[in-house]
Formats: sequence, structure tokens, C-alpha cells
Amino acid sequence: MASFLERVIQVKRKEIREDRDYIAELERLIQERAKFFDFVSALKNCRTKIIAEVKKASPSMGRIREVKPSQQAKLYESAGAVAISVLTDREFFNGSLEDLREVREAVSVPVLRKDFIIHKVQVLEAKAYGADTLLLIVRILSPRELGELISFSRELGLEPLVEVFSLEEAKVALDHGATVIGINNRDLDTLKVDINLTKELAPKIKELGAKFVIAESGIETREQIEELTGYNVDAFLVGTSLMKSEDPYAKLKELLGFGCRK
Ligand SMILES: O=C(O)c1ccccc1NCC(=O)[C@H](O)[C@H](O)COP(=O)(O)O
Repeated sequence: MASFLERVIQVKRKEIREDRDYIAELERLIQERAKFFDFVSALKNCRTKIIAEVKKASPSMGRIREVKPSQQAKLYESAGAVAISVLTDREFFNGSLEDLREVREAVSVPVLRKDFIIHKVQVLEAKAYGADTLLLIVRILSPRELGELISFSRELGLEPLVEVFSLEEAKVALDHGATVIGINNRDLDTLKVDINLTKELAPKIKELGAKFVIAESGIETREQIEELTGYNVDAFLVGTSLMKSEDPYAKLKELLGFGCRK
């Protein structure tokens, strides 16, 4: 049986559209884009930085909660999220590019396109539908593809969040010019979460020269955030614990704590 990531790549390959009309439509949308928010500046904020995720379903949880993406994103913004992540994958996360557009129109903080990006057309889509940054996963790309997608994202003004699961992958990412590195605590084969991965890798990745390190997945408590902050983590990507909460505004406030920590 194909692994989860192999199935994802099969789906993405079928979804990607390269026809001229579609590319022209994306380029038109990019020309018309009015708002742009700087992801890297948002990461320089001195308080706890949380990228809050709109995630209606996932392979590990199944259906989490059916929400209106714009409403959930507005709650996140008002509670103090520095950016909003939007899952755009339909097959495994029940998301869409329309969700991304809806969130972009609703908030005034940077928006991340969270998907399995393997082709330049998906980068164009991210920009056209309002993303200010996008996720690139080292594990599903060859080093050459990673380098090309980082460069192409930057040409469009998008500084990518480059996701790694090991020090070796972090070295590949940094060698190809990545500045924002995400450590995913969720093993994408077993889907199990272990935040010790961030504790092990974050200080080493910072030492290798990463400007920003983001801890991704499995974050549920303020205590975890305080603990991980001690390991040189700059920001946190949080989805499930916010989506599961009956009161995502209060939950995000609780995770954020108060004040500036330099
Ligand atoms: O969330 C999943 O089940 C999942 C499974 C396979 C690949 C990726 C997956 N999640 C993507 C993410 O990276 C998370 O949505 C993000 O880090 C937030 O994690 P969490 O707070 O644990 O929802």
C-alpha cells in the first residue's frame, strides 16, 4: 500500500493544471491583488507568535469542525495571531483555494497557504488567491525542486516556510537559501506527534543559521509554548487544539499568554 505522502503526491499530480487559460487567469488575479502583508516582519514581533490554522479536517483526526473560514480567521486575528494558516488541500483536509481567498478578504495579517506544493503553478495559485507565504516540505521535493520553488516564491514576494523533520533536511533547506524553517512534530508516516523533535532540532537549526524557527503540530498548552520558547523557537503553528476548542478566541488567548518576551 502506498504511504500517505505517496498518495498525496498522486493526488496533487492529478490536480495540477498547466493549461494556458488557467495560468492567464492566475496571472490576472495576481495583477489585481490589492493587499499584501509581510510574513517575515510578523515574525519579528516580540510577544509570543502563533500562526493559527484553519483546519476543518485532517488525516489524523478525520473531521475536526466545520467552520466558516473567514469567521474562524477573524477570531484568531482578534485574539492576537500573527498570521493565519489555511489548509487548501481538499482530498485530505477538506480545504480549498476558496477558503484561502475568503480568509484573505477577512483579515489584515499575513496568510499562509498550507498544502503539498510540488509545482510552480501551485505557487502562482497561492499568490493569486491571497497568500503572503506558503509551505514547502523538504521531504516531498528533490533539492533542485526545492531550490526552484524557493526562488519562484520569492520572485512573487512570498518568503516560504520550509518544513523539515530532521537536521539533514534542515541543512538541505538552508543550503537552498531558506530563512524560515518549520519543524513538524508530526511524523507524516505514522501521524504521531512528539514535540521533543522541536526541542532536539530547534537549537541546532538556529546554530546552522536559520533566521526563524517555527514549531509545528501538537501544541495544546501554554506550558508547552513556554517550554519550547526556551529552545530557541520563534513561533508556533497551531491547528487542531484551536479548531477543537468551543471557544477558539479564549483558547488562543490562553496559548498566547501576556506581554513581550525577548
Ligand atoms: O494534521 C494531520 O493529521 C496531518 C497529517 C499528515 C500531513 C500533515 C498533517 N498536518 C499538517 C500540519 O502540519 C498541521 O496542520 C499543522 O502543523 C498544525 O498541527 P496541529 O496543531 O497538530 O493541528
